[in-house]
Amino acid sequence: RRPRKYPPGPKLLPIVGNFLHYRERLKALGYHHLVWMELYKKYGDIVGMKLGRNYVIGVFGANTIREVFTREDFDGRPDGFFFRLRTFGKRLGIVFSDGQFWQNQRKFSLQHLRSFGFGRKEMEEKIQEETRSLIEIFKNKNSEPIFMHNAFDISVLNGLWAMMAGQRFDIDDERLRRLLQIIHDAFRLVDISGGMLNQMPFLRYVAPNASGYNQIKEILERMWEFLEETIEDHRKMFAYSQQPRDLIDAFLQKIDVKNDPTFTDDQLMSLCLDLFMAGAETTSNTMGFAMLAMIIYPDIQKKIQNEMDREVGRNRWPALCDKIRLKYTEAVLMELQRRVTIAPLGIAHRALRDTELYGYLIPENTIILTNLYSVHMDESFWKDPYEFRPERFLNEKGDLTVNDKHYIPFGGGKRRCLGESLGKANIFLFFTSILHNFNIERADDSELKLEGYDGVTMAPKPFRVRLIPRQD
Ligand code: HEM
Repeated sequence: RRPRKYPPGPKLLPIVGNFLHYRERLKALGYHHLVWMELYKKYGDIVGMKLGRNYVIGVFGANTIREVFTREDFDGRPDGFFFRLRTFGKRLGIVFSDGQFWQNQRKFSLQHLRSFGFGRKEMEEKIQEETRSLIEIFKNKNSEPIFMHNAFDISVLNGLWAMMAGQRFDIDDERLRRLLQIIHDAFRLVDISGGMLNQMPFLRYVAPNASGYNQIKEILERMWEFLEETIEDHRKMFAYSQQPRDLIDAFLQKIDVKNDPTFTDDQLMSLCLDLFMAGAETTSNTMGFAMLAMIIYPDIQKKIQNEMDREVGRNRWPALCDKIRLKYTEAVLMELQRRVTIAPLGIAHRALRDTELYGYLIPENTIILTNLYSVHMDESFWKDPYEFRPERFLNEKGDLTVNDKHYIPFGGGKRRCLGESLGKANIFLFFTSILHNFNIERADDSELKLEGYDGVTMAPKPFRVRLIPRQD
């Protein structure tokens, strides 16, 4: 039975709740966010479901989602078997922790990432070095077709890893490439509500393969092994009297001082894992889609290059300070992030206590899925949301206009994306550097659509392009 005043939704069955209905619709529609969109059309802005033993509500539309983002009652993150799997059975990390622990870890991470360059000129310089080496590699391909859906994986990670681990990976590093590929796979394997494993943890015994348990475990083991080596190297190299060189050093120093028992070896691993996963996948996938958009819309590509030639010129590469003048280019990147909505269901929140949302009762521990896609595709606001039309972000004078309530690719409120400035800088610098150096042409005849694989984040399907050097 539904709890009294619980939001409306499909009929509940014993034990499984709405699980069977959900699976059946997922099979038919192919994407988690579309299953929720179907429920939104039927039941309204707040939809109440029960998946296995978890109460899960879907929240839709700009106003309702803003309400969730701005209320402390909804600042929690779900707990449970699936969410603890990556953190040694404990509640650790930064993405899926909450309360005072999360606040301290978020503050610590931001403070130290900033001191190692995050959001500052050093970060831009690091990214620029990465754009240069990637473009060098692209040039050496002599306009041969190149796979683009994952071409940015390592370069994008390098910006983050410089601040976290003071390390940079070779763009051809085979081991890391494989690791990033399994992370892509992991993001496709799970869904943000915790999926079957959180709803029915016993499945790991009865169906270890079908429930995804074995695959997730294997991916995690490879990640742990990789991070353990990195942390171990830091432990050996870093004498505590020295100045920390990166976030891992700063954390090791904090463990050593022993004035805060929440700074543990397990938490260091979990924090690295969370930042690595959140930082690599989202940005790299956005770049993949950006390249795809450029071959689907060659006229838009040309317009961006014209703007760059006019505002930056051909004698130097674009930099972040050019952003304010590259208005059309910015509008294209915003339109891309709107149209694709890389994280269509955001990251699940949790009700910290029994509370109300627009008159409905939301029981403590309910998982809340903020359907960012519903905001970005709201017809009453955008009019033609399926069209790729960058001009919607420009006013008559050609200046950028952003409506913060209707454009929320990084979420909002206290749980807003921690890596936004890094993600944006990476996307802007890689995108503009590529278009500064190359014309992007399609290499295959297959039909191209701005649609990706389903998962926690949307991921572009494999596609190839030719990068033809532009004449000076
Ligand atoms: C295009 C790039 C990116 C997009 C679209 C994106 C999007 C998001 C979204 C939608 C959320 C959830 C907000 C919520 O809970 O309501 C989030 C959270 C988060 N993101 Fe990003 N993100 C991006 C890049 C990054 C990068 C580069 C990092 C690396 C530092 C990062 C780290 C995080 C973390 C740690 C959280 C969890 C914050 C918390 O729970 O307090 N993200 N991101």
